[in-house]
Amino acid sequence: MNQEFYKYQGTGNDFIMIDNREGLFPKDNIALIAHLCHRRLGIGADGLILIENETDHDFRMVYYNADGSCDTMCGNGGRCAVAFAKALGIIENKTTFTAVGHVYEASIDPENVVSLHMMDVSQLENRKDSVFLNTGSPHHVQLVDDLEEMDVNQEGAKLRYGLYGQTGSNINFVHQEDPSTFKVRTYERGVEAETLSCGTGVCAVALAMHHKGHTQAQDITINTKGGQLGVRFQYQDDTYSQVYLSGPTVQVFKGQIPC
Ligand SMILES: N[C@@H](CCC[C@H](N)C(=O)O)C(=O)O
Repeated sequence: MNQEFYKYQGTGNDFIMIDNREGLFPKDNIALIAHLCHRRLGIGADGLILIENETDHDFRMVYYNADGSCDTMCGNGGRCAVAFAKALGIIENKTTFTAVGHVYEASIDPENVVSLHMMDVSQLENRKDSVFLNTGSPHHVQLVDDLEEMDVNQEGAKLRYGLYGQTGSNINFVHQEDPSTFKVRTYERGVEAETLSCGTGVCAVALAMHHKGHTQAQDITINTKGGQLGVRFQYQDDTYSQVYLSGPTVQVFKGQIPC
């Protein structure tokens, strides 16, 4: 039997997507997942996503980083999962689904732009020159002067291990372009390299920049290497709520894994 897969990308964060509603994918085989995501030995991706059946909601998203680790939300992956669920005929233009035990709600327009309602955030930890927060996955957010020139792989790895130890954090380096626009480069834990975009990362940047007073805007544009994302939110009683991550999704190709 061959395993059918699809490749999706959301602002350059790319994912292998598998319809696992029949439960046949060997989801405990971490070595296989890492192999499939390997850019030379496998299909190549920042992560692998399974779409599974879920009680009371349209589907369950199971997300693995490229190294096979699996315990966090992926914002761009969630947006791509919504586009994949639409392509599979599971949903039309609105959905609720689950991921890592949370319920997410999203909408998709005819051009496959997906707007995903992310979780509320009330804990933002100020650190020296940075903010640490969890938007579904853990993020370090730091403004830098030389975003274009910096070696994100080297500086990101230093902070990911040096400041946050083995558990680690994703690391976002930020440059402010105008009062409501930021440019972001992210070192992703689990990929252990810079990716072209990170959805939970850009949400973390928008909230952290508002928290630090660098912007008063609650509708923020984020430019990543892979494209543009929007993050809008409300802020009341020390809590960020109604956090929406919006941007394009693309089905790149489909194929079969011989097994
Ligand atoms: N690319 C993702 C973030 C994935 C989670 C992260 N690598 C982690 O392990 O925390 C996104 O778009 O949010």
